[in-house]
Amino acid sequence: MMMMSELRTDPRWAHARGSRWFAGKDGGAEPVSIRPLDWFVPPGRGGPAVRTEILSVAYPDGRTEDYQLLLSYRPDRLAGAVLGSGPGGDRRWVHDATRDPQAVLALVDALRGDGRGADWQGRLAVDALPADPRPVRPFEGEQSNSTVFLGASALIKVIRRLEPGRSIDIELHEALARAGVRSTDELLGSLSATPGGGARVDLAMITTRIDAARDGWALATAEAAAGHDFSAHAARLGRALGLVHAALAAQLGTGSLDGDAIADAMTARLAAAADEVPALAGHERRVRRLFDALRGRELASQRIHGDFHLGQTLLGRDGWHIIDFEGEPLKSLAERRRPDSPLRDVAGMVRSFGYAAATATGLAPADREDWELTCVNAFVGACVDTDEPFVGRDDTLSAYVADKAVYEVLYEHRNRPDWIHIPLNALERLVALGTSD
Ligand SMILES: Nc1ncnc2c1ncn2[C@@H]1O[C@H](COP(=O)(O)OP(=O)(O)O)[C@@H](O)[C@H]1O
Ligand SMILES: O=P(O)(O)O[C@H]1O[C@H](CO)[C@@H](O[C@H]2O[C@H](CO)[C@@H](O)[C@H](O)[C@H]2O)[C@H](O)[C@H]1O
Repeated sequence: MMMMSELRTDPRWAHARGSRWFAGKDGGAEPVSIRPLDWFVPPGRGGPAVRTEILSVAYPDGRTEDYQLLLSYRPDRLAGAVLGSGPGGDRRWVHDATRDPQAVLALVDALRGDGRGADWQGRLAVDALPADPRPVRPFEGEQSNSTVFLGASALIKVIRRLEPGRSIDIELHEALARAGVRSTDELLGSLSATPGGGARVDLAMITTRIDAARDGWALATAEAAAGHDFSAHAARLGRALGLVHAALAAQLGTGSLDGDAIADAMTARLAAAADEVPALAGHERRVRRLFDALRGRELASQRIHGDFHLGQTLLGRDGWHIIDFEGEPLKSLAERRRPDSPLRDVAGMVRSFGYAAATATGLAPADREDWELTCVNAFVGACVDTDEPFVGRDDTLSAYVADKAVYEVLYEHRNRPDWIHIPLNALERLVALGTSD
């Protein structure tokens, strides 16, 4: 067992704390341990040896988190992937395996035909992927996990923050497949482990890659910057979300939520966020009033996407696809698995149109607002079930939009402080509008 002082100078810790997927960058996280799983690809096979090592970190307030380090060990140094020399006198170099194509290919091969090791299990039909799914290329954009493309037809998503229990992304992909929903990506395989003989934890999923996809965020921001109307796309996104909601309700059931409990939860999240982000404190009282509009109401609930924004949508040859069903990365697995109002997803995309409009700095402020409003109206009109009149009154949606903006303030504070003005401005506008019906 390595001492904390040794871990602090370990290249694997330096790699983790500098990565976008590491949530604890400013929270005073300290490394506690790094525990290896059994090899996926053992040493001595002529290529890189590959395994997962689980980094546990602790925060000053006593919270702990586990992260997956997918590592490859090689005698040579692979530029762009090498982290440093191997731990404990290991003569090989340790690498980030997601940037080591040979390691990724060896891992995928180890999973084929339901591979397993002493403490891990893979599920991937032998012929689910081409024999040589190249080129292997990591996704270079902003991400909470690590996606690596396997040629033109598939990808592997390595889950970074590990929590016991099934991955929500995998669970919801399975439910959507059962319902025959085509507007997502298809689950081809998965990898899970039982570290130390304990609870099962999901490590990775392999899905189809959406053909010729354009990222919804890239497309919308380009269209916004050019001042082009995006409302037809917004309406199609609304219909795609409506289909996903209907399928999740049919497969996983529906229920109802007490508006007082939801208002209490939103108020508690606001208070916690205001403690961490001083800029929020001035808004606290008036935002709380938006949440109070939910009191005394009963809201329909079901399993939802949980973090629906433009970056979770891809425009393929056959229309819009919705990806990444794991919910908001700042929430615990238990919170993310809890049924919620579908309005949370509607609010997520409403905020995303706000973000896209905010980036169109070449447009006059009034044109930005028009662009946003046109998208929001088209989207909201299309995603609510037309057979059943829209039960969520405007102020119910406003409460969810405000709750999402509060989440975003915290998210930006921790990850992209230069963008914190975007959700703060949105909150200001929401409180100025009040709880109009
Ligand atoms: N099935 C897919 N087909 C094509 N590209 C995809 C697919 N899934 C994800 N991507 C690309 O990878 C990016 C990150 O994937 P995502 O699942 O959102 O990761 P995270 O959970 O880390 O946020 C997406 O924004 C998209 O550009
Ligand atoms: O995609 P993730 O699951 O990692 O989601 C997190 O990161 C998102 C940013 O990458 C963040 O989304 C916020 O910024 C987007 C623009 O980059 C914007 O479209 C979204 O509306 C806004 O919420 C998301 O909140 C966070 O959970």
